[in-house]
Amino acid sequence: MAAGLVVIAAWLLFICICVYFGLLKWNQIRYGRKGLPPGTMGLPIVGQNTSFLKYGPDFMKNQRARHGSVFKTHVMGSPTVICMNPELNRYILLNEGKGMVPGYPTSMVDILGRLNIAAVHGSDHKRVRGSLLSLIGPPLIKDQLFAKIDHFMSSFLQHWDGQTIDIQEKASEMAFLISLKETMENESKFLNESFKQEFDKLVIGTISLPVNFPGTNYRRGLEGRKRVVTVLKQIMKERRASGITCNDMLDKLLRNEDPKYRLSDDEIIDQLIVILHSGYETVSKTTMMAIKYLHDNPRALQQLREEHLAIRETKKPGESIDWNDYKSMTFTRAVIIETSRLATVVNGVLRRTTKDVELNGYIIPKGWKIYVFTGEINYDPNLYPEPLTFNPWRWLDKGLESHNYFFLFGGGSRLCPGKELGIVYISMFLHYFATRYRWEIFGSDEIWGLVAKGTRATDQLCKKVERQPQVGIPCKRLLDSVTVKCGHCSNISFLTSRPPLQGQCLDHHQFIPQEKQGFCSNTSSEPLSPKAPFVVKPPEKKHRLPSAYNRFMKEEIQRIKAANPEIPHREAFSTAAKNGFDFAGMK
Ligand code: HEM
Repeated sequence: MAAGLVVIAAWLLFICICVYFGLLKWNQIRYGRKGLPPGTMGLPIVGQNTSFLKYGPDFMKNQRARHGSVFKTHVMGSPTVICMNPELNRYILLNEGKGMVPGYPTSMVDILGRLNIAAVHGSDHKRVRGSLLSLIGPPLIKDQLFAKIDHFMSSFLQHWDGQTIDIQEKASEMAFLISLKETMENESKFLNESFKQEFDKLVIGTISLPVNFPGTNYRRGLEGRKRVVTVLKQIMKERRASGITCNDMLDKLLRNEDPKYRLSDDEIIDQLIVILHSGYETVSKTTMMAIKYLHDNPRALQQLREEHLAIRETKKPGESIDWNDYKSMTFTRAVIIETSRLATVVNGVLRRTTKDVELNGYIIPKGWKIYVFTGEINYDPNLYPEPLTFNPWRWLDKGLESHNYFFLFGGGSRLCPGKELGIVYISMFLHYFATRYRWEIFGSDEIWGLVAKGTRATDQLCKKVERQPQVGIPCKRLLDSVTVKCGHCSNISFLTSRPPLQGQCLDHHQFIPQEKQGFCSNTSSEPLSPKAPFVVKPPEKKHRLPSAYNRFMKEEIQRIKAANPEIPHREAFSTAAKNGFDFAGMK
C-alpha cells in the first residue's frame, strides 16, 4: 500500500515537472521567432513579472549578465525587449518615427486618458505637444508663471518653525498644489482635499494591473478618473458661461484659436490630467531626495545656502524673487540634476513597435514593448566619476547637461516639456526652505525609509531605501514617536524614535538625556532659523557623542550632586554641560 502511494506521488511529481517545463517551453516556443534577442520568456501570461516587480534593477542586471545588454522577456502582460545599451537607447529615443512610439501600460493609458500626450503619436502628438509647450515652456514661465510660483512657495513654506515636518508629505502636497494653481488658479482655492484624494486614487491606478474588479487599484483609479473628469468638465462649463478671463493654463487652452494647436474638450481634459500627473511624483521625489542629500552633505548645503542668502541680501524682507534671480541659482540647479541622477527618479521609458523594427541586428516584432532602461547610465563611472557620491559640482561644467546620454528627462521628440518648470518648482522650494530653516532628519539605520503613501512606486522605493540605509527619509510607519519638551524653550518640542531618548537640540546644541529632560543653556551661533523644525536624532554611530563626553558628564553630575545633594538632576546636568568638556581635544 505504502509503496503504491510512493509511486503515485512520484508520478504526480513527474507530471507537475513536465507541465511546468512544458509551460516554460510553451512561452519560449510562442515567442521563439528567428532574429529575436536572447532571453527568457517565463510562464504563459505571468511571464517574468514576479521577478521583474520584486527585484527591479537587480532583475535587469541578472538578465544582462546572462544574455547581454539587449534581451527579451515577458513583463507587464507583454513580450518585451529590455535595452540597457546607452547607444541603442539613444537611437530608440531619437527615432520614434521609425516605429517605436510610447507604449505605456493599459492601466496608465485608460486612466490618464487615450488622448493624453503620451498616448498619441505622429501629427496628433505634434499638435498636442505644441499646445503644451506654449503653456509650460521657458518663455511662459519667465513672463507669467514665475511670480505665481514665488508667491505660492513663500506662503507654503511659512510657519514651519518648531514643527515636525514629514517632508515626503509636504513635497507631495507642494507638487500637487502648485500644479493645480498653475492649471486652474481660481478653482484651486475651492477644490478641497477630496479632489486630491480622487487624484491620488487615479495616480495609484496608473501603476496597477488592469483588472477591473471591485476593490482593485485599477477600478479605484478608473473611478478616480471619472470624478476628476466630472469636476474638470464642470469647471470648463462654468468658465465658458461666465466669460471671465483667468491667467492660467486652462484659460489658455480654452481660448486657443490657433488651428495648429487647438484641442478638443476631451483632449484638454486629458492634458490637464497629464500635467497634474507628470509633475507630481517626479517633482515631489526629487525635492525630498534633494533635502536628504543636502542633509548628508553639509558642504553642499552650505554652498546652496550661500547662493540663496546672496539673493536675499539684494532684497527687502519678504520681497519676491524674479527670473534673473532664478537664473543665477547655478549651484541649486546642479543639486537638482545631481539628485535626479543619484536617486534615479525615472528608471526608464516604454516604447511599443508599430511594425517589425531592426535593432542592433535583431528584429523586434510589431506590437512588442521596448523598455528603454536608462537608469543604469546614471552610475556609469566614465560619465560620472565616483558615481555613488553626491557631487553637484560635477554639473557646474556646463557641457555635462547636454551630453549624448543625458536621459534624466527623456530625449528626442518626447523630451520632458516640463523640465524647466519642474526645476523652477524645486529651486523655489529649496530657496525658501534653505533660507528659512535648518532641519534634521530622524530615524535610525534600521528604520530609514520613505513614508509609504500606499503607491506601489513609493513602496518599492521604500524597500530599496531600507536595504541601503544611506539613502532615504524616515519611514514613519515604523517609528514610535515621543514628544519631549525642551526644559528651557518650552515652545520647542522634539520628536524622537524609541529608546534611548537622546539627541541634540540643534538650536541650543544641548544633549537631551535619557530621562526625557531637555535643556537649553547656550544660544545658537547659527544665524538662520531661530527654531529648527525638528531636532532629535537617535544615536546613529557616526553621530553618537564621544563616550569620553558621556563619562565626563556622568562624573561631573556625580561631583555636582555630591557637593549639593538638593540640586535637581536637570540643573546638575546643565551645570555639568557648561563646565566645558574639551571637544576640540577629542578625535
Ligand atoms: C523633476 C521633474 C521631472 C522629471 C524627472 C520628468 C521626466 C520626464 C521624462 C523622463 C519624460 C519622457 C517620457 C517618455 O519619453 O516617454 C517626461 C515626459 C513628460 N513630462 Fe516630465 N518630468 C518632470 C517634470 C515634469 C513636469 C513638472 C511636467 C508638467 C508640468 C512634466 C510633463 C511631462 C509631459 C507632458 C511629458 C510627455 C511628453 C511627450 O510625450 O511628448 N514633467 N518627463
